[in-house]
Amino acid sequence: MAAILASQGCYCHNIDLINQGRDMDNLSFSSSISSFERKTCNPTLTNKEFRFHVEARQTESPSRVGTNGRSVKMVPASEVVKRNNPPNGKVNKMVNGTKQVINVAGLAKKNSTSALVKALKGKGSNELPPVEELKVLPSDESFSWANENYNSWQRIIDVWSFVLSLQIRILFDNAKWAYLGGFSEDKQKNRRRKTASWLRESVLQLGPTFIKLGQLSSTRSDLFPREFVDELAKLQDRVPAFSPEKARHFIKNELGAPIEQLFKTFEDRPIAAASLGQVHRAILHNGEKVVVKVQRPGLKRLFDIDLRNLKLIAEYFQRSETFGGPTRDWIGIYDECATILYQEIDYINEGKNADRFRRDFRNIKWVRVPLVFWDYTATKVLTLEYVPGVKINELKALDLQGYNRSQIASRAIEAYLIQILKTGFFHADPHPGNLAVDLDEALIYYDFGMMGEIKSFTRERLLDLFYAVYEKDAKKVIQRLIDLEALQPTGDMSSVRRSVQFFLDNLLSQSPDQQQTLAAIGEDLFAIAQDQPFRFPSTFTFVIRAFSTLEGIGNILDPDFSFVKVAAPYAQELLDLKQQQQSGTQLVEQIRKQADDARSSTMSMPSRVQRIEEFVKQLEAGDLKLRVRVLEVIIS
Ligand SMILES: Nc1ncnc2c1ncn2[C@@H]1O[C@H](COP(=O)(O)OP(=O)(O)OP(=O)(O)O)[C@@H](O)[C@H]1O
Repeated sequence: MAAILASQGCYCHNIDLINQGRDMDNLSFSSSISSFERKTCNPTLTNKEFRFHVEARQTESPSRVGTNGRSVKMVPASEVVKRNNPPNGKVNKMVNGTKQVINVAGLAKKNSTSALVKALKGKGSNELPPVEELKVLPSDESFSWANENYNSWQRIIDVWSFVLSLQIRILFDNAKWAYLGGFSEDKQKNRRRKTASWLRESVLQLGPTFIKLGQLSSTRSDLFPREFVDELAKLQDRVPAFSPEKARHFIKNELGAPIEQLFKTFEDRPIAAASLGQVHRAILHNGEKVVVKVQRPGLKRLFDIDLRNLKLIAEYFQRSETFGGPTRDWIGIYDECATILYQEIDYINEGKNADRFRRDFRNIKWVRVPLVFWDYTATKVLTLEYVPGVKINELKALDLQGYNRSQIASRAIEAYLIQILKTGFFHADPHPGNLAVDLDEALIYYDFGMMGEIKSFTRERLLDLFYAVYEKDAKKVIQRLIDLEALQPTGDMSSVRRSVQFFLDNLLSQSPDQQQTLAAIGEDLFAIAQDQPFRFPSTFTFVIRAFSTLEGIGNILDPDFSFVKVAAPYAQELLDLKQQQQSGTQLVEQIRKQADDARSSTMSMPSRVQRIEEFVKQLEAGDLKLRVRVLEVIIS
């Protein structure tokens, strides 16, 4: 084993050494940094420079080759933050205008992957690749919410005038007398569409909190009319960006160092802007290509004001007939949304989610999750490995690369089934913007702000529900739904039972050629649920929405795509599991019960009497209707 000890007097030399790593594939590096006074080299750098202590060892096997066929190397990522840190590991940071001492050492310690990070070197170039069709994003300057000194009273007025206008519009849309020339369903649909488009514009004007809520609402066909849901889904791609000056200033405050010290290159124009933040590309001083997700400045303050108002709005909706009043749990919906929103602006949480998601898929080579650079991450700035790819719905680009679209479609569904059925930790927002395809056709996931979790006992119950659906037993299905708290057990469940039986008989019993899409089944489910005591927890609606989105993507990618085909082995595995569980004590118990029932029925009453008793039970439950011909009426 060869050991080379190299001390370099200049930072840039070390980067070169790392970049030349491609010639030394069978060497592994470990490095340490010590500071010393700079005498030569690049005058633009600070007076303090670093001495890299680079140790190279020959490894027994050649360096690792990435799952996409590109070789990977290990490089240090923490040097630049260290540059800024005093020996006690604390730095002065400006947080909300006040100077605070932040313990960066503690932050760095949180992550074991930070010291050594993988770098893809197959791309060769030290530059960021050009981004095709870099969109010029609209600026946020004309929006009052983007002003950091936005007055909270002004905000209250803006928000409440929006709510009252919405109420008036909905009242008019629903009032038959308000239609000149007479009411018709088509006219009403037209009006609703106009209100929906007004709603989208107003939400955009009201800014991040409402945009995010609008996006969340677009997953809730169980709560809102179709026209609203469709319109709100468009919010996904129309969000204004903030200026690069704001972004740079914000990063400096959050990470405690100016951009030039943190990054070798930082692109001013964001590659994406979303409701809560925007994404810039950058290169670290060690050559690593990264993306920096920067939260909108002033967002937490805006959230605090908005959520106070939204709570009042939820209480108002709860009392108002126009918004469904007591039949909807608006307060519960508010609580769920508030939790999701606050979680989404905590980028430390998002980073941890990414780490967990990556761990869950560590053995599946065709799923890729960008690494988190914890040394360059704080609550409002998240730095990730740059993993570019072709977005999963960009058909032309996929074809140009010669990718196998049908395989990509299957992988998208399969990855999701693994999350729901096996790991229990799932991406709650798999829209096409958050899924891309890498060079080796692996799926790349972005955006881990909104993740769902299915705890193991819930998964058990879901399995029971799945089995009851498989058996087409409406009673059991209802009981399982109650166990899952998706259905409130009210006194008379007969209408629910009829709906469930209808669902089981009609929707799930079709031959393969008349199979409905998942999206349609989901819609029917929500429609059935509308006047019933169902209360789908958001986890459910996210899962249903995610599957129908992915099914839609599958259909676009491959005309012969079949969800059932991809899901079949997973369903079979679940059924086997359930049957194994049943083969034990449960099965013995079940057989004994059936034998007892049979014995007591045959002994106690003849079969016709038994049949009559069944009819009476069905009548009592409201599952049968009796048609009675009144003889006198016929005779007269
Ligand atoms: N690690 C990465 N490598 C390459 N591109 C990335 C990476 N992370 C994000 N992007 C790009 O930035 C876009 C937005 O990222 P992300 O979804 O994480 O931001 P967001 O603010 O949460 O947006 P939204 O809420 O709309 O999903 C992605 O669609 C992707 O194009």
